[in-house]
Amino acid sequence: MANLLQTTLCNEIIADDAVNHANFVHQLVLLFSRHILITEYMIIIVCLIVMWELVKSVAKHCAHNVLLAATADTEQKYQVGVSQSREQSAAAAAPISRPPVSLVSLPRRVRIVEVGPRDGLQNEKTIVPTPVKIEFINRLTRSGLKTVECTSFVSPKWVPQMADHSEVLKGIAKVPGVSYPVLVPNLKGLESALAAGVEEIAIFGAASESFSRKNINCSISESLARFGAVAQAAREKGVRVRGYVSCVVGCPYEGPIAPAAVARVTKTLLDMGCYEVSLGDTIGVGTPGTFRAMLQAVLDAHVPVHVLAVHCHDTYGQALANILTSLQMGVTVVDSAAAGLGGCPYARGASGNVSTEDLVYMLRGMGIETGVDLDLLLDAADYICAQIDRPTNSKVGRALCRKS
Ligand SMILES: CC(C)(COP(=O)([O-])OP(=O)([O-])OC[C@H]1O[C@@H](n2cnc3c(N)ncnc32)[C@H](O)[C@@H]1OP(=O)([O-])[O-])[C@@H](O)C(=O)NCCC(=O)NCCSC(=O)C[C@@](C)(O)CC(=O)[O-]
Repeated sequence: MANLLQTTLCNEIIADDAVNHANFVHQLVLLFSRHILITEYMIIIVCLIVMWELVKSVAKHCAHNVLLAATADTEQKYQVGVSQSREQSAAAAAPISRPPVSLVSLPRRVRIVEVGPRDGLQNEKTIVPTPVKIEFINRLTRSGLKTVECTSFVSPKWVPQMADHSEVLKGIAKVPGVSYPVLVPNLKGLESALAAGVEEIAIFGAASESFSRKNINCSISESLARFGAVAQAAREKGVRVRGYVSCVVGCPYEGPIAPAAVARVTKTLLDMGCYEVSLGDTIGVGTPGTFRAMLQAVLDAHVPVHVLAVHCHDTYGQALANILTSLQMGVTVVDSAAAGLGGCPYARGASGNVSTEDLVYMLRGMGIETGVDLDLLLDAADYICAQIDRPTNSKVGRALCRKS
């Protein structure tokens, strides 16, 4: 009996051992296979990380090459006449070795709206002869610019320099595919512009109440009602309408302007049928910080970026920086004036617009197309500077030691 009990116990122990052994082996196999799975996953993750890093470095390399080629091309072509030494120029203009990722997302092409004949000349005290204005516009057109704002149909009592608007508009050699917008403040101006054969007008509101009153002698809401009527009448005649908002970051009378006010006026101008609205830093006080905040407010108000342009006066030397900020935010249309001429008669102290030459130089250097021939543009700028006896405000014009 005792033997039987011992044998049974032994058998159970052996059976238990076998089960334990089988369990142990099973656990071992499970652990091993899980380990293999984890290893495989890790290998896959490491491979993905390596591939992602490779793609990023190839993209950066390509963008860097484009930048290098464009910069080298621009610098090589325009280095003649630069007063500093080659080493100094190269050091100053040397492209950064690793362009920030945001450069990759810049537009391939920018449309420049040349405002020199209007914004550039409206502030000139001495009346510029009409044939000179016409020749200036024709030269600008020859440089490849596709939009040349050429005059204003405003009251000659308010802006005497633009009194010859009809003669200018009729006298220019219009090139197919080029737009020649004019400023129109009211129905009287539209009537005269239509009689002179206008195909595109620009209405001009402001985000500052005080500036609106000084510039066009009415409040913002009165001006918008007036512009609504002008826009409707123009569109009925098949005339395209562009809009301006002045004082988008600062006003000469009120100081800083709320971005929300800019967004409101912009939306109203678009609602009345403007195909594009140009945001004007009339007195050139904006910085990339304030400009970005203003643009963001406009975009947040559901204004699509493709209907926006920027118009930067260069009073504080911030225009190119503000333009670059705008490009990084998706803007692809920029206003500028040959030789950086101009200012607004109703914004005392404001200097000229960013110069078209400086803008074209910067965009070329970044590999962004404009369709503008810089040599021909410099010729047009030289021409007008010589005619009005003023030195150019363009840094590029000065660096290249042109006659102006
Ligand atoms: C809007 C007005 C006319 C209101 O000026 P008002 O005095 O209030 O107008 P009114 O209707 O009482 O008329 C007064 C006189 O002007 C005449 N008149 C009236 N309208 C016209 C006209 N279109 N063409 C010709 N004559 C006109 C009208 O016939 C009348 O003549 P009168 O009976 O005394 O002999 C006036 O304030 C004006 O012309 N302002 C324009 C100012 C201007 O051109 N500023 C510069 C452009 S804006 C700018 O540069 C900013 C921008 C766009 O570049 C963007 C940025 O940088 O921010």
